[in-house]
Amino acid sequence: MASSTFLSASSLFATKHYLLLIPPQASAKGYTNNNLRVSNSPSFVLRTKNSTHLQGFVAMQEKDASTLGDDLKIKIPHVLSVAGSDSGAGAGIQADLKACAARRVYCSTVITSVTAQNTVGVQGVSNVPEDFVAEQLKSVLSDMQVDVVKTGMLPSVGIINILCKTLREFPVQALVVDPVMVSTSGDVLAGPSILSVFREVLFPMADIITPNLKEASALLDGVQLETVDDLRCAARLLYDMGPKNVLVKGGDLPDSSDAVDIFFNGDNFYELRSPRVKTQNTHGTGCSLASCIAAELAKGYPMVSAVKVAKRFVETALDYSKDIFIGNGPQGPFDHLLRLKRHSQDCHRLQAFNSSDLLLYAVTDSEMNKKWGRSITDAVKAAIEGGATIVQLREKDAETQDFLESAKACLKICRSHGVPLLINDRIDIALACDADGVHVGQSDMPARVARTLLGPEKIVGVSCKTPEQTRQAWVDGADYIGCGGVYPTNTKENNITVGLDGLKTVCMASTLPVVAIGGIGVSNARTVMEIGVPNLKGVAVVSALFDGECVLTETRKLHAMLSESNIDGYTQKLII
Ligand SMILES: Cc1ncc(COP(=O)(O)OP(=O)(O)O)c(N)n1
Ligand SMILES: Cc1nc(C(=O)O)sc1CCOP(=O)(O)O
Ligand SMILES: [Mg+2]
Repeated sequence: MASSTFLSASSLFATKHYLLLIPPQASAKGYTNNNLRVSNSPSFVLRTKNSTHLQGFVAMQEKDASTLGDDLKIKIPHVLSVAGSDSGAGAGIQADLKACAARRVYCSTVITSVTAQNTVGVQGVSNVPEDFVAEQLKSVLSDMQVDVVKTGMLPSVGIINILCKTLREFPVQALVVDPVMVSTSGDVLAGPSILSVFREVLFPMADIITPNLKEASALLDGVQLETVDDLRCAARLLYDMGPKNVLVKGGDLPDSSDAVDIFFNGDNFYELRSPRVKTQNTHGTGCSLASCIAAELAKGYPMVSAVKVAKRFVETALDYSKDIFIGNGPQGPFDHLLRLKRHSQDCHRLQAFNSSDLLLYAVTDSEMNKKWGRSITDAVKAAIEGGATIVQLREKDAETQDFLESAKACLKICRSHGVPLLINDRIDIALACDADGVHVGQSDMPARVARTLLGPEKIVGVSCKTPEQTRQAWVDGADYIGCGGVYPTNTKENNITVGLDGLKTVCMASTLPVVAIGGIGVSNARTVMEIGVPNLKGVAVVSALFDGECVLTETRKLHAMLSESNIDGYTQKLII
């Protein structure tokens, strides 16, 4: 093991940079949190509670990872993509990596050719020397446990022969062959010289081949393919060349409003039909489909299921991406991870979370709004106009659908004022409306699970009443802590009051910013904020803002009080 240092568990915890979650199987084998060895070796097999806190180091017991039992290692499904690079990243190796990542499968790569390519077309091609393709193949296959090999652009007979020879030496579970010949822009990526080696050498080793109409036609000496029946005939003829399964993609069939693919496994034909997605962003669909099939096979799914899931995945991604704009050419890339649109300016919070956002934290209450005859959106609008710096929707009795609709409407209001909107308890609602984050309590969804589900950029707040809970919140990746009840409250039943002393204790123990909650209003907010601890950043308030006739007036009063008092020098955030 490379340079290693012994640290006791307590010093590890004290740094707050390294923490191991020892899994039950490991504990049973005697691995504990004591006497951990920290090294810069990358071969880490134990799961961490929050890997972002490892900061490039790995931690393990005194033994090297390789000496741990196999049952402690997590086998990751692995696809090796042997394909060309697309500089525009819509197709080729880049599409394969994205497709596998989206399907949660590891993808290694052997690059056969480097293309200068964009959404207009292919401007240049430089094939990788055959010896170097062989070297890449050997590097990956001799070391990593590859489950499935997926091929894309194989630009020369020599490269195909090297691949087949290497696969005989390092057999894998399945071989998926996308017989790439022509790019979506019509540029030739592999000439006719490779047709015979495809047919005679590669296809007999393949578990599935996935030609499109043009490729199927070229492989069948230029036969015209114009109808679904033609696809069936082509699938059978291609099957006779030796692959175990054939998927002929009919995306280019004329006069069809559906995308029809024909799958043939030697016994049965399956007609896979779905409405054609109207979009120009189809560059890389073939590569991605084949990679998804490979990914599902790597997970252990049978072939027909793999093909169906892959087709559904590509359709979903095409539909999601139909109006995105990347490049000026006729065929743009699509978004495998279904995330790019979220960054468009009108629907995404532009700033990162800032602890000064906690200064005047408005928490809604459906009962109070009902009682005063106002909608949640009116309540939120008034609170923001009055100076609320962050809003939490705490709608305990709302029906899910109503809650989601209100959350979407409130989000619009909050976004237009640059105020973050969090959802109480309901991670599903936060995900569905793309809220800025969530607030969870000790008996809600654990903060580390919320963090995993929401991703690194969302805000996660956790209720804490003790220093131990506070430390855990930090480890779990929370952004702030809500501490209370500072005073008794009628808003939350059976709530334990921790008082100003409890608040102070939590603040002192916390490395995260803290917002105080429980029974706070204009009469006591100053006392709370003056306890003199730097981590206390604001007050979270329900009834003082919402249990009255005019939310705007009440919020303004509290905002003025917080703004006027020179609280502690840390927490000033004057808005409006
Ligand atoms: C800012 C803030 N702090 C604490 C809480 C309380 O959360 P929780 O303990 O989960 O209780 P409920 O609000 O779910 O009843 C909060 N909501 N906000
Ligand atoms: C939602 C909530 N959480 C609390 C905690 O102590 O964690 S106290 C509380 C209710 C706060 O309402 P009001 O401002 O009306 O007292
Ligand atoms: Mg809760």
